[in-house]
Amino acid sequence: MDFFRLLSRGTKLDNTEAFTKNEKAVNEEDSIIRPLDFFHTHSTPTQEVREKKQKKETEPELHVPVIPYRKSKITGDDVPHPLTAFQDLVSRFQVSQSLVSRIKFPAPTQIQTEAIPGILHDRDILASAPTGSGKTLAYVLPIAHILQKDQPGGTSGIKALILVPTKELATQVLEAFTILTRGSTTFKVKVLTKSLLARVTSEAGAKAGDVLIATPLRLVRALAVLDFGSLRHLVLDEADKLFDPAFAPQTDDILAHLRGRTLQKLFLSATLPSSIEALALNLMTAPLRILISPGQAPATVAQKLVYAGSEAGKLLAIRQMLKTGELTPPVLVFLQSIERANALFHELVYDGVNVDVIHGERTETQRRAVVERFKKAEVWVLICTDVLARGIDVHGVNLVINYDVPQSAQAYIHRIGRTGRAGKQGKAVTFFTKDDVENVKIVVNVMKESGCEVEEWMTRLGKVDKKTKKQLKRKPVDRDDISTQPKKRKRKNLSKDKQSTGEE
Ligand SMILES: Nc1ncnc2c1ncn2[C@@H]1O[C@H](COP(=O)(O)OP(=O)(O)OP(=O)(O)O)[C@@H](O)[C@H]1O
Repeated sequence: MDFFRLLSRGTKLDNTEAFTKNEKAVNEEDSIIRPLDFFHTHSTPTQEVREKKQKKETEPELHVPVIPYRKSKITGDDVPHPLTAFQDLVSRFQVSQSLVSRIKFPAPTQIQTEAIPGILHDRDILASAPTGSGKTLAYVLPIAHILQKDQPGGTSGIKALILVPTKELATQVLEAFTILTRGSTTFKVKVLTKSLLARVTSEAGAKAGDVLIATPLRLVRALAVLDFGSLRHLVLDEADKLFDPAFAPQTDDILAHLRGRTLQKLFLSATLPSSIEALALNLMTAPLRILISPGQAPATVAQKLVYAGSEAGKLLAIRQMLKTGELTPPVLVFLQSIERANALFHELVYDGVNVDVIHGERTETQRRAVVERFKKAEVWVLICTDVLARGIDVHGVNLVINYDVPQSAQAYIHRIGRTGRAGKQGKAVTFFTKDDVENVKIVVNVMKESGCEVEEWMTRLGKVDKKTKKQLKRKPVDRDDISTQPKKRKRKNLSKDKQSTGEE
């Protein structure tokens, strides 16, 4: 059966209809809302929907995981015993009680039980564990202990270098160190900001800290002037992203610059495709390979696919969610480009939504301010590109909306992993249209792999071949414009946009 006939079966969705006005959309609720009313909470249901709703009320609202995660696999020579409790660190590794007492969690997560002893035994580590499973503390804690132990007799200079793909993640890793070591003056942790880059390149003797956290693009510009003579630990957080075409030239330059030094290498990510795993293992010595549900989305995220028919259908769906209160903040909404993120931002601003937007064309200061406001719940709906897909840990994100289907399984896993973190429950909704025939299969496969109960039509979708996967990753789907605004208002908003995003 034709794929899209299959998808829209039993609905009155009219794909050819272009919804250009809100009024029209609202008047034609019945024809479009039914397939989009995925939480079944629409306020004015038709008789049929009402009956369905009554039936549904006794059933779970979203898909629940029905199969257990794949087993973890820890391989390597002499695998150290896992940690059973944080307190073990004191007796087993002589970690100071003051450091351990700063950990506010009752017990280590699985990645922490395996990785922390490995790092303290000075092993190279390749680790994959689900989003939100505590990978940051798994390396920050042992590095903090080693540096505290080595000080003050230790040499000056950078001892640990942590590479991350985004500025936001760099700030977050700095915060993780600060929480653990607040008040301790034994070592300094710094992010390679624009001003630090300027200082280290222009002032002789300017210090880059004992721990330097950097994005590859900025670090390559400072390689020649930084002193790596004391470097002992190299961490690649979101390792697969750092070998992505966007970062690979700089990451390669950095690795080449550090070649020949004896370093402990720690590569971590929720997704480590086999090509990256092979590349990483090649750089390591007697590594420990810690794979915990590799490449899977966490069971704590209820995943849902929603057929929106067209771009207008997506906009209508999000407006409907706002109207019915289904969009419980904080919410992250991912789009495939800066242009589309800005366009949706203007649509929602016009609707009076407490919304902001973040992407690579906003200034560093704006980006920092937006994330802060989102964390403080001053912004309820944050529209973003994949710049926020990796690593960002915002407490209690309720819902992730993939307004545009992501271009790879990895991107999907990381995006939806912004919710359902640290054991909390979350929801992820992915809108798709007739333009998404191939990439929707990728999402369905992740759903199946993650143990999500999937609908019958999804079980009949095949897999995407390697070549198509590569093409999808390289080039986003061509989509119609988001905006339904009359041209005059659109122009006015565009000029406002330039002011608010700092674009030229
Ligand atoms: N042992 C623990 N128990 C409970 N919560 C923890 C524990 N360790 C860390 N956390 C919390 O879990 C959340 C997610 O941790 P973290 O950001 O390190 O996840 P991650 O595995 O790096 O995720 P991602 O792959 O998305 O980067 C954080 O808020 C962190 O403070």
